[in-house]
Amino acid sequence: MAKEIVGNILYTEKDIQKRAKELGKQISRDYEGQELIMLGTLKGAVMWMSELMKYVTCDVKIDFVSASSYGSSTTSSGIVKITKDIDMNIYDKNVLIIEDIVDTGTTLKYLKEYLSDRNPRSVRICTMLDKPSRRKNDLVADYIGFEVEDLFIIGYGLDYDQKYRNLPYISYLESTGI
Ligand SMILES: O=P(O)(O)OC[C@H]1O[C@H](OP(=O)(O)OP(=O)(O)O)[C@H](O)[C@@H]1O
Ligand code: HPA
Ligand SMILES: [Mg+2]
Repeated sequence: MAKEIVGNILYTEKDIQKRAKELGKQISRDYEGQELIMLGTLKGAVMWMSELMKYVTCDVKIDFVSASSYGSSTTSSGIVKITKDIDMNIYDKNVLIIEDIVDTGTTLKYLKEYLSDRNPRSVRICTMLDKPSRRKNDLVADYIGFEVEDLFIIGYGLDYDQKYRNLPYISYLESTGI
């Protein structure tokens, strides 16, 4: 029988809120006087998006896109499926993709190119977590909450097989051994 154990807490809710506030202020300064579309990626980014947007003071609209490549595995299938498209017209708009984690970079590289085809004014990325050790391309996020080691992260929106998204902290999957 497969065993899943929740590891130690890497970042508490307080740590995450503090970082969201810092990045929210930085984003507000960078887009001052401009319109911004904050585009959350479902489902993983829901908690981070809700936390971050409270601290962004410029003229913000929000939308969501759903991109999936992990299914019920801890490794990426390498194939990104857009299962819910963006509703807004992003032509000549500033788009900030709000992501929970950049791991191999496959999802974000695909999404950035997908959105760029619609000629937005700018496309940048704000990710709660960055796992650079697993990167398979040259994707670099513009705003990063925390850098994490090569662990399978769960909590604060991140799932393993759709579970653990509701944990109010960031942890990791200790074991998937048989
Ligand atoms: O950098 P990558 O290796 O592409 O991995 C990152 C992506 O994978 C996860 O999404 P997932 O496909 O699991 O969908 P979910 O957000 O619904 O969990 C995560 O939320 C990121 O969007
Ligand atoms: O470490 C991770 N945890 C959960 N989902 C993920 N999607 C990419 N990397 C991860
Ligand atoms: Mg996932």
